[in-house]
Amino acid sequence: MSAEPLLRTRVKFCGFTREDDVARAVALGVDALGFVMWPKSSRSVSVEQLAPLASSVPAFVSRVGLFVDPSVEAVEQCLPHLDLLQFHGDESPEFCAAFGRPWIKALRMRETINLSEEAERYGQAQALLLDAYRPGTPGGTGEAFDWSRIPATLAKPVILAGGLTPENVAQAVHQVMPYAVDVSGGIEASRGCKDARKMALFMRQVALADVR
Ligand SMILES: O=C(O)c1ccccc1NCC(=O)[C@H](O)[C@H](O)COP(=O)(O)O
Repeated sequence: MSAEPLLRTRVKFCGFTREDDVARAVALGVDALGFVMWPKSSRSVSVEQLAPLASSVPAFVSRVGLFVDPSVEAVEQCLPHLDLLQFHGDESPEFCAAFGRPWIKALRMRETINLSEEAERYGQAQALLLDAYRPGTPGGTGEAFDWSRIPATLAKPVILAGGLTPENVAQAVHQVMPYAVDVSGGIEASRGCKDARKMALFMRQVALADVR
């Protein structure tokens, strides 16, 4: 019998705005739920909306707040409702680490990015989320990037994001073998509204890819 550990690909669903969608995702066994705290997003929630959404999440499922170059105060008022912070802007490592909360740095895969340098720079991050680059859009583009650009070894766990869907996630897991996958648009019925069937299919495809 092989001594190889069976690594399960973690799943994060992002961009929740409705309690019913949160409950469905939790029932499907998702590992983390993302809430967009960037007011310019059509998926954003206010702190007042975040509170009941977050309090409906049970133990062992992480509540992740997404920020884009926020003020200190904007992050601090969300802290009671979050387990993890995810930064999508030009935040410095010092800023990201200033809240005493585990954090993820999102990196957009522009042509010139040097992932090894970024992994060193954001050495205190719990993981790096790699996403597609579209000028002027900090995240949630629904676009995939060329996964072959991800180095086989990186100093940080990789969360693969950008244009994942129930149709392509198994291929992504096989090719990249990320620590986790992250999806927003690929499991939606409309912007901010999740589709129960697509969420279930996505979870199933990740589980199937893991056992193959
Ligand atoms: O979703 C947004 O509107 C958003 C705005 C600003 C920063 C991040 C944002 N979303 C991040 C995500 O939903 C995901 O982490 C990731 O970008 C994947 O999105 P998608 O390509 O739609 O699956």
